Amino acid sequence: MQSDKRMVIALGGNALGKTPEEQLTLIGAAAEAIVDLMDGGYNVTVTHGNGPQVGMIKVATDVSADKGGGTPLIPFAECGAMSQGYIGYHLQQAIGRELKKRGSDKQCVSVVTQTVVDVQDPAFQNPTKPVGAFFSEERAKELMAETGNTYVEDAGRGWRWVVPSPLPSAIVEAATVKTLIDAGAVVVASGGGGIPVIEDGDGYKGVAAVIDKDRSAALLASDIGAELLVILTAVDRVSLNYNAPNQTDLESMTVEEARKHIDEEQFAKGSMLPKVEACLNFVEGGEGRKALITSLVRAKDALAGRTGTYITM
Ligand SMILES: Nc1ncnc2c1ncn2[C@@H]1O[C@H](COP(=O)(O)OP(=O)(O)O)[C@@H](O)[C@H]1O
Ligand SMILES: NC(=O)OP(=O)(O)O
Repeated sequence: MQSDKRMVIALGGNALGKTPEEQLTLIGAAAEAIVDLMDGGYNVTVTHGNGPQVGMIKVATDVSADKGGGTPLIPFAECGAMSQGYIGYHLQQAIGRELKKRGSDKQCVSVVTQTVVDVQDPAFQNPTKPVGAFFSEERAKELMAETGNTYVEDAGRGWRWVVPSPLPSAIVEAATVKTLIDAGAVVVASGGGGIPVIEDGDGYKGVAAVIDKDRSAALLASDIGAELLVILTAVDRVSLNYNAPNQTDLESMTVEEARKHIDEEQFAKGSMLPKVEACLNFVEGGEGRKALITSLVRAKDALAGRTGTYITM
């Protein structure tokens, strides 16, 4: 399985579930798909979302602090760090087990990763990233009044708290991640898009935000010299006229075609658009790069060209 070809896989929310038990089970299946992709001759680096998890951790610690449970108020960035540890721990167990099952002596390791954002990013004034659980409109409005947080309706699935989602500009631990990959490890990095930090003197300071994991995955893929960025989500292919009677699923699109589809508003803002934009950033950033958007369950088939949407120059 040792290889110089590199792939970054970004795992979507359906690979993680909502509770620790569900997460452990679903990550078991995700680990199989991830290690299957290594059979394609790739050295794999994994990143993942954290919206439900970081919201869960923040709300749980806030409630405990409010109710005198002895918990101090935990800042949002620290909750992001906890979510990386929690999800990384499950991925290490599941991928480690899968590697062993297939006779590989590779190790899976998670790196607590910080991602630099710009303190002037307008996203800080306009929260858009849904985190935590789904609520009814009535309960969301009560929570808005109680907490001062913003809640919005999330794609017909219920109401959710939204936090700022600034653009990632650099991954602080990128060189260390690369060293670990060079040493043969399967690295989990930049989880939840990375803990958002701003430059502060000669170091960094955490800020309350959640970075889009697909955008950070594109940056990570560039930093480690990957040829392929794979975004695993709930659909096998990107579509035109999604969910309409004339839906067309795309086998591939060039950067130019993707831009045309973006101008025609074919990709929903909070879901497919950032994925396609992340792919464009990656593919345009270097020669010979490709990106693939597909589902976790069809990942192996997509790598073999039987499904998925490939984005190329
Ligand atoms: N044009 C489109 N083609 C395919 N899926 C789309 C499109 N526009 C919106 N979507 C939706 O985007 C979802 C993926 O975004 P999201 O749920 O945010 O991803 P994840 O949580 O897996 O990172 C798909 O499952 C689909 O419901
Ligand atoms: N950080 C992030 O993009 O998380 P989700 O994929 O869970 O929204």
